[in-house]
Formats: sequence, C-alpha cells, structure tokens
Amino acid sequence: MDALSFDASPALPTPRALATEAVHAGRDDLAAQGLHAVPLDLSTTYPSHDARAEAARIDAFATTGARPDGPPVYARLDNPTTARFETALARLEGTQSAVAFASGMAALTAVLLVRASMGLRHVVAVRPLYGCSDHLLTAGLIGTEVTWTDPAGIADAIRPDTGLVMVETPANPTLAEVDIRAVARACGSVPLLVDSTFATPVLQRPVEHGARIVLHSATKYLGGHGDVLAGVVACGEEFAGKLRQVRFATGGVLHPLASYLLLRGLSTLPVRMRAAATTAADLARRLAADPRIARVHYPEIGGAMVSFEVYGDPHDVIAGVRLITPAVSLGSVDTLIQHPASISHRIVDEDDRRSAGVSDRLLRMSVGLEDVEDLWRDLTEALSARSGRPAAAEGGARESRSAAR
Ligand code: MET
Repeated sequence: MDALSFDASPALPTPRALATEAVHAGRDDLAAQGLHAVPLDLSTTYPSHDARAEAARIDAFATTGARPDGPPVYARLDNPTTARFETALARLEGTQSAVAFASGMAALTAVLLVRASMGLRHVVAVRPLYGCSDHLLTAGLIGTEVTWTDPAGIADAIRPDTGLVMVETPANPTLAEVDIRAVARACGSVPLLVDSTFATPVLQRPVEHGARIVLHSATKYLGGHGDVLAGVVACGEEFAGKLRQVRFATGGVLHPLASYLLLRGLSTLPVRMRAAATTAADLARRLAADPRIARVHYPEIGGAMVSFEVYGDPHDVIAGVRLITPAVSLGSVDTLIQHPASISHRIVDEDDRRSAGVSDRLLRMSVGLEDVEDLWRDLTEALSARSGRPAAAEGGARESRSAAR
C-alpha cells in the first residue's frame, strides 16, 4: 500500500445528539439485557470446547484485524467492556471505529507502527505537540523520521514515503489552533491525524473537517476524574483493523476497569466540558486584564484550558496555589496548573520548545468545576506570592536570562 491508498472517509452520520450519545452509545443493549450499569468483564481468557471455531476466529483476526465474531479469545485480542468504550467514542467522533490503548502514547505509537509497517516511515508534523509526542517523533524511537513545518509548509514537506501528517489543535500547551480543513486539503491523500485531546468531540469533530485519524489521551477529558490512564484512536474500520493487530502484537491494551471508568466519564463529558469552559473563558478574561500577566492564550474554539505568561517567576505561582492542584495532566474535575518548560515539555529541546511558542514564562492551567470566584482568589493570591525559592534552583537562572532578552 502506498501513500495514495488509504481508508475511504470514515465519517458517518450521527442521528442522535452528542449529549445523548455520551450517555447511551456503546450501552444501547443494556436495558434489553436487564442491566443498568455496564458489565465489567475482567477475564483474561475465554473457555471454549471448540478449538476449531476458535482457530477460525484467530485466523480471521490475523487477516483483517476486525473484532472477532462470537466469544472473545484472549484479553489482548479483544475485551467486551473496552469494545463498549470504543463504540461510544467512535459514535462521538463520527467515525466507523475506535481502538483503545493503555495510554495516549501507546495509541500514537500504534498509529506510527501501522504506517511504518507499510513502508511509510516519514511523518510531517506541526509544532507544538504534547512534549512526549514531539519526543517520540524527533528521537525516531520507533524508526520513523519527522519533518517539522508550519501548516503552510505541509504540502511541500510531503514525500513519497510520508505516511502521516500530525497536528494537535488546540495545541498543548500554547492552545494554538490550526485550520483542520485547510491542513487536510494540503495533505492530499496522506492521512491527517489530529490530536483532539484538548477539544474533545464536544468542541470539535476533526473527521467532519477532513481528518482521517483522531487521537485522544483519554486520560484527560474523556475519563475526566484523574483516575484513568488511556488512549484512543478514532478512524475508519480498515485502519482500525491494522491498529488492533499492532495492539495485539505489542500488547498496549487498555484494562477493562479503565474502560468502565471511561464509559462513566463519557456520560458527563458534555456537561463537564461546558461548565469548565464557561469558567475558563471567564478566568482568561480576568487574566488578560491583570497587570501581572504578559500574555493570555485562550483558543477561539473555547474549552477548559487557559495558558498564560507571567512577568514574574512562574515557579512562584506553582508554589503559591492552594486550591488549584499544582500537577501535570489536565481534564479533571479539579483545576490543575503546571509549568510546561519544567514538566510536560521538559523533554523537548529548549530551542525547539521556545521557537514553538512555549516560553519559559508560560503556565498551563486546566480549569475544573470549582466556583470561579474561589479559583480567581487562589490564582490572584498565587500571582502575588513569592516562594522564597533559591535563585540557583535548577533551571531558574537560565530562565531569568532568557526572559531578560
Ligand atoms: C508526563 S507529562 C504530561 C502529561 C500530559 N500529557 C500533559 O500534557 O499534561
């Protein structure tokens, strides 16, 4: 297969509203089964007295990667609870299929391996991406090669062995947005992968704008409560089959308990997202008017992430919050704040990080469901705080120099 042949558009019509799908997709059979909560199947293996039939199911999976018909075989191949989450996420994204993984990074790795296994090892990508996505591509850890470009340079960067174009929008951590439709056009027949973790299907459904593959760190808004590590790829069924084969071969499966928790999280995704986004937009406005803030980043599309650059020492803000949780990650019910240069984008080369707009003074805040006045009080007190941190603390001197330039 070459770069010119790829799944037909995976977009499907969605007959029910998103809020309804969030509660019912992947769970439509429950009432008929006399169940209310999702059944959690923790089996690692499945007994069968018919080894011939089981062999046929294994052969079918090896050929197409389609979910096996009939009883499951082994948990690394398929799990009924995880399949419910996958069905739900595919419905929410408007794709034929979705394939879940143990983390967002396992999900991205599987996408890259599928394309590389077709001889399409080259990736064109736009910065910024989440720091570990950037690292996976830059370091070529799994044998891929990356060309970094801005959106306008995508068409020129594509080569005969380009297997994927990757963007993240809104981007982690600057919240920069790309025009998915324009980028998809520039990709031609090369599939466009959009990391839509920050938007969720509540704010953006990339396949409706021409993307072929949608990536989520499901750890974030989809789970929504800071207690599940997961990744998921929404795409057409042909590509999903290849992803399932890679997942089976490499073992980055999602635990069924995580899938159970993700289904619970999906039910409230639209209300969580809308409530947190209202608060985030309000905080973005207040920050923009605050003289201690040099710059606020808040995406056109909205959402619950706000990033801002401080005139002072960002470490003082991290040390000064009391209500807000000073922690990496995002998308939880509580508000989290972190310093990308120290944590989420630590692994990216400093010059690359800075030229992608991730300055040393940037803080990234994931707004949760607390009252806006309580959050603002905590934030504004932290902005005035001085931690008393020794000036020689790791990274501090370098950052002060860079900010003085
Ligand atoms: C381990 S660092 C980052 C975790 C997560 N992807 C984030 O951006 O916060």
